[in-house]
Amino acid sequence: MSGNGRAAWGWHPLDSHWARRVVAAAGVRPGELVLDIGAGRGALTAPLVDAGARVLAVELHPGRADDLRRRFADDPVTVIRTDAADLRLPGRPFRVVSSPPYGISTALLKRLLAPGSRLISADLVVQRAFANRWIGGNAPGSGRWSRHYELGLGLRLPRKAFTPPPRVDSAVLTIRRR
Ligand SMILES: C[S@@+](CC[C@H](N)C(=O)[O-])C[C@H]1O[C@@H](n2cnc3c(N)ncnc32)[C@H](O)[C@@H]1O
Repeated sequence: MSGNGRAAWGWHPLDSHWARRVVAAAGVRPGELVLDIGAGRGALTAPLVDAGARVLAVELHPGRADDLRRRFADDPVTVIRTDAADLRLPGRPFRVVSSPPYGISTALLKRLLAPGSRLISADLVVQRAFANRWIGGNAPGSGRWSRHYELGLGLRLPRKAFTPPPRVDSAVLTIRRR
């Protein structure tokens, strides 16, 4: 990751109304461990805290990671400033609710679905075309994980759900352990 420009950092924060809808649909229960990968300034982190989750907020941008630490200093939120690609996934069951930068979506999914993953569920805001590819049976490695996980299409998000709006439509890709 290089540069500080908007494109380089994939900066399309979710509006709070839509962030709350994404979290509500994820069905997070109090006390559960939830990863918010590419947490930005906490659009999803805040409703996750309200739902009673213990949140691991992963953010590469130094200023945003500092903002997260300040904003959630009194909440059960651990901020990790790292590249999502270097993140060691928890060794205990966890959920993911995240609006990651589109550029890392494939790598992230492959890691979450890899053998040995303790993932229970994921709700990922991704490009709609990307979600359709993964649920359409053409997903990379589906032979390996499809026995354990079911992928589906959740909320459709209009472009105006983000500020600034991205150039493509988005949707929530849902992953549920069978
Ligand atoms: C699409 S924004 C979403 C921000 C926030 N989740 C929201 O919904 O408002 C993606 C976030 O991922 C961060 N990011 C970009 N590349 C990353 C990486 N490789 N690892 C972790 N975070 C990254 C960006 O700095 C940005 O804050």
